[in-house]
Amino acid sequence: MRYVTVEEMRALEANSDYFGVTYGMLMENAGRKAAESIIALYKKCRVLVVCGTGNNGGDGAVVARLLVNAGYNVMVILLGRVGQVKPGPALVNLEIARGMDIPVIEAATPGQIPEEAFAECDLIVDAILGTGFHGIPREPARTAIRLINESKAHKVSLDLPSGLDANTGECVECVCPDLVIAFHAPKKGLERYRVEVVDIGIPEKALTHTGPGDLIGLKTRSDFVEKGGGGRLLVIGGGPYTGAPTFTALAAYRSGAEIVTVAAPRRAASIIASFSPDLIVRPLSHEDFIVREDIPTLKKLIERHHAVAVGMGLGREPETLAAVKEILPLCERVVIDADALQPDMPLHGIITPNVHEFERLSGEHLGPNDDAAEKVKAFSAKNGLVTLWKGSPAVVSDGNVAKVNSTGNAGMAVGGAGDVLAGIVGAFYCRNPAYKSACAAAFISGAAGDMAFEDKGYGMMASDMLNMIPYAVKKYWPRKEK
Ligand SMILES: NC(=O)C1=CN([C@@H]2O[C@H](COP(=O)(O)OP(=O)(O)OC[C@H]3O[C@@H](n4cnc5c(N)ncnc54)[C@H](O)[C@@H]3O)[C@@H](O)[C@H]2O)[C@H](O)CC1
Ligand SMILES: [K+]
Repeated sequence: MRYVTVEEMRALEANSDYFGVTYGMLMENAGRKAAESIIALYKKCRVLVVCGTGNNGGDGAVVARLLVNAGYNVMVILLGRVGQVKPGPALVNLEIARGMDIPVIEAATPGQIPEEAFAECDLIVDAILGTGFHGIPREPARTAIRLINESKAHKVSLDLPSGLDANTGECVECVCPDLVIAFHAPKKGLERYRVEVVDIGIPEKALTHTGPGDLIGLKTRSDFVEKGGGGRLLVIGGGPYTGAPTFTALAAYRSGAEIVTVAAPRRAASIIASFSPDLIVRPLSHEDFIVREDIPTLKKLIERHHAVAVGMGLGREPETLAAVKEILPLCERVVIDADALQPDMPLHGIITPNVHEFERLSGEHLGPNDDAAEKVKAFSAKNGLVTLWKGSPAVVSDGNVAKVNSTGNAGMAVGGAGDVLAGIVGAFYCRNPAYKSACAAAFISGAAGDMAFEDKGYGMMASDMLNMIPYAVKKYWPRKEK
């Protein structure tokens, strides 16, 4: 049984909401599908719906309303006060149920739970805890779970049996249902139950496109305050060009990296250092481009950083490319961009090719009628890496799945935008998995580009994108669940 993780579910729901099928619609769909299953299985009878104070409880309130509409005799026990219910769809649906004169008994403590209700019903709907549960059931949920299990009534659990931890699939004390009605996909640990999976209307686009859900679970600097601090990114670039590595480095800072070091040839290094006091710049040995003598220095720098972004503004001196070829295998987490994207390079980690660079690497010209997602997925699978293909729209793939980026605009076809993107990828990759970093970076980069375009139209520059990154992060990073 292919289960969906809690984080995947939250991402799908957030992207669904972003694409217009809102949390409230998902809850209505979930409740409706569950009620339809119950009506198909159980003739009209006395139903007790036990609701928690989260969205699982919200689902229960929808089921209660729809069963009353179908002529069932329904009573609701809310394990808490209405004032404790999660604001949003759950609270709305509980208020609707109360407004329809459905008896809703508030039980904030075990003693307030009407035990007789569990003996005087034919069917119990378990809507106490869903994917928001973790650990050991606290009171009054714990007593309610026991009363449900001791009851002779049939039991149907919504999404998962309350008390089952969907992160681990384990349960210490959980409801033993006759049926679990799982929403969208099974959760971990449901193998041992009778499960009916119902579709709750999550749009295909929530799976195939990036959205705010791709930011859920992304680790940031605040997650590492006491663990050696946030991400440390090394940018290896510069030579003929100095703007490119600067954009990458500043974008990484704007995306939450803690330390960003730029290793560049001497002349470029002094110019880059003059752009911003924020940058830690490490001049290398040669005046104009990176050479093999730099490898020992680069090796030491690589060891001192979580991730490396290499290629921006590098130039294509044969000796430079030979040096890059030698250092790439030394990088555990690497974002390979621009001039470093050569067919004979030991590519791995994340690559960020534009359309021409992808053609150079894959021999594939992706035209408007090509299925870019499939081509990029095939290339990523063949080479065992994550590709962030900078087409319009961009496509991200790890070889198994692919996502089309949902943000960005034509104004971003401006010098430096790709370097900004590489910096965002590098900052996220310091502390997150490659595919997640690339999807999140594509989304944030395009969102920052959209804000810059909104502000300056085709007069936007890559530096305008830089300034918008923190605003894009603030706008879309769902710090708290809905
Ligand atoms: N998100 C959506 O749009 C939809 C979600 N669906 C349903 O919602 C749940 C997930 O909802 P969530 O609010 O995240 O959490 P829960 O309702 O599962 O539980 C949160 C609730 O439980 C309390 N809690 C957490 N741990 C414990 C514990 N150890 N003991 C006691 N109580 C605990 C916590 O305080 C909260 O009050 C998902 O499963 C679906 O059923 C919709 O189906 C679709 C839309
Ligand atoms: K449940």
